[in-house]
Amino acid sequence: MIVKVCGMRDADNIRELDEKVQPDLMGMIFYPKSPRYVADHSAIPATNAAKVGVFVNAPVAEIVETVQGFGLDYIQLHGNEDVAFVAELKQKTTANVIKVFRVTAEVDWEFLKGFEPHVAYFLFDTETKGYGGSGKQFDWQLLGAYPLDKPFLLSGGIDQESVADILRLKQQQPQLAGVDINSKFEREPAVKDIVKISRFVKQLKN
Ligand SMILES: O=C(O)c1ccccc1N[C@@H]1O[C@H](COP(=O)(O)O)[C@@H](O)[C@H]1O
Repeated sequence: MIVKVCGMRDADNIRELDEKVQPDLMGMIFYPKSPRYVADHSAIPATNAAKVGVFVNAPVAEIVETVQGFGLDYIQLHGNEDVAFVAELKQKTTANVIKVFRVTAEVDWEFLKGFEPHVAYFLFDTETKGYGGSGKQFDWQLLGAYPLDKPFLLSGGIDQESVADILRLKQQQPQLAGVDINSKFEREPAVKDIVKISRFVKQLKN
């Protein structure tokens, strides 16, 4: 199971997470309205994890510049970006794309098909007023009906108590490739509780 820890910013916290948890993916938020916004790219140290930049309806040129300046491995599109936008981005950068959808009972899985050729993963989050980082879960049972081949990451309010439900969902839905954890593991915005994350990851992987 892939583990992505999102909303990282503090250099010491990033080093500690890298050393003690070794997540597969580490996410940095490049959305100015987020309390986890990374304003100073140069403050982020090197890590062993693949680096994911999270963007919300940002222009292609800004994303491409950030990918290059920052050496991002993945671009997470957490806004309302359409297929043409994702295709253009794929032409202009070598980074992999993770496209986010907020899942409700009205979800139209067919709509996602057009994105499939351009993305490495889908990521499913909760529908809220903001774009993400809400700490709220959606009804994961809706993912039982996911009909596509593209693997996806689960996100939205995942906490320490979520492990049993995640493992149950994995048995039901093999396309569940991993989880993305964020606000429920924070001491303050953009500072994660490494002990909590360590415990969660051990339970998930054992
Ligand atoms: O974390 C944020 O502030 C944020 C802001 C805008 C878009 C995405 C954001 N984070 C992503 O939101 C999900 C769910 O987070 P949470 O566990 O509910 O706090 C996660 O994928 C983050 O990458």
